This record gives sequence, C-alpha cells and structure tokens, in this order.
Amino acid sequence: MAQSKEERILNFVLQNAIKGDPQSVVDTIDKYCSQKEWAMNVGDEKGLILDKILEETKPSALLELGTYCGYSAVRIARLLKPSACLLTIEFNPDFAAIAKQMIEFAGVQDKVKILEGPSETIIPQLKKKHEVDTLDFVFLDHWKDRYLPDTILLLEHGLLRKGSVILADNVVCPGAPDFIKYIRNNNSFECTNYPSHVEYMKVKDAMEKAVFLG
Ligand SMILES: O=C(NC/C=C/[C@H]1O[C@@H](n2cnc(C(F)(F)F)c2)[C@H](O)[C@@H]1O)c1cc([N+](=O)[O-])cc(O)c1O
Ligand SMILES: [Mg+2]
Repeated sequence: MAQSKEERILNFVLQNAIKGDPQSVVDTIDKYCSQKEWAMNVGDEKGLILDKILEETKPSALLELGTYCGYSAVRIARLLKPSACLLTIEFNPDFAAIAKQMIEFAGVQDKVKILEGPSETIIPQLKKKHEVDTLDFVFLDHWKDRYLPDTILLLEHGLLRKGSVILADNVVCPGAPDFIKYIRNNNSFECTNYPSHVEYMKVKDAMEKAVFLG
C-alpha cells in the first residue's frame, strides 16, 4: 500500500528527530514540510506567534480542534507546565494514529490527550466525560467552516470563562469569514489580529486572538 504524505512526515521524524525532544520534532517537521512536501501544520512563523500567546496566557486547560499530524499539539505541549493538559480533537482516524505516534515520540504524551471524532459530538461531552471545568486556551485549526459553529458550541456548553483565549489559524488563507464577522462584532470578545504568512509559503495569512470577556 503506498505511503500517505502524513506517514512520510512521521517516518521522517522517527528517523531524523531526537526521541523525547519536542523542539527537535517541531524543527524536523518544519524542515520536511518546507523542503520536501508542503503540509498544513501551523508552521514556524505562525508557531512563534502561538508560542508567545501561550507564554502570556500560561494555560492549564487547553483544547485544540484539528490535530492533523500533531505538530501544534507537540509545539503547544512543549511549553506547558507539568500539571497542564491539552485535549486535541481529530476527526480522521488515520491522522489521529499518526499524531499519537508523533506525540509519543516527542515525549509529551502525559500532557496531550487525542479525542477522536467529530467536534459537534465531543465538545458537549468535555465537562462530564473529560472532566473539563472551563478552558483557558482554545486553538482553532480544523475545517474553517467549523470555527464559528464550534465557538458557539463552546459558549453554549459553558466551556469559556472570563479571560479564556481563543486563537484561530488561517483567518486570511483559507479564511474563516463568518467566524471573523461574528467574533469581531461580539462585545463579549476582545479581538487582536496577527498578520503572518501561510506555513512554508509567501502567501499572506493571519491568526486572530479572541479573549472572552464573560
Ligand atoms: O484546510 C486547512 N486546515 C483544515 C484542517 C483539518 C484538520 O482538522 C481535522 N478535523 C476536522 N474536524 C475536526 C474536529 F475537531 F472538529 F473534529 C478536526 C481534519 O481531520 C484535519 O486533520 C488548512 C489549509 C491551509 N491552506 O493553506 O490551504 C493552511 C492551513 O494552515 C490549514 O489549517
Ligand atoms: Mg492551519
């Protein structure tokens, strides 16, 4: 059976990165995806913006939508305090399997839990089934037409508290126009735009930070 791009990325990491060293896993994925095969990881340029916002927020309870190969899960987990926990939702079982191996190789499996399935099913289960109280940080990087409905789901299920940070990737390319229109016109959110570029490309992109005001 021919290998998938995601399998090739994982194998490149297993063969070239340092086991237990999350920074080397992040750098090795960036090397492969900038030199060999493009892939939709948040990447090194937007990754530095993500790092800075994480260091400012110091979150304990985090949610990511869109695990993919686990690049941002490893990137986020490498900055978390020992007691912090990142829940990451992945819809595609093949990608979830790749990400599990990536996260374990990086040695951050104690801080990351992959939840496999659709967000509309999993988000309503977070409090009772996954012992979440409220979320300190949410990273949106899944299907762009799901950013708005899933943000509304998070609100409806009382998963955000005063000061919760939502960070959305790709608000320029591919774009999430309904999400941006909603969040910037909602007085319960304080928004900041961070211009950048599509990972590994010269194409303009941006991230949007939305702080929930309660
Ligand atoms: O399409 C892009 N990303 C889509 C990302 C999609 C990823 O999110 C997962 N997912 C779907 N639903 C859920 C949940 F959680 F809801 F269940 C999780 C999908 O299976 C996939 O792994 C993209 C595209 C470009 N680009 O330049 O084209 C650049 C980027 O940075 C991108 O993120
Ligand atoms: Mg993205």
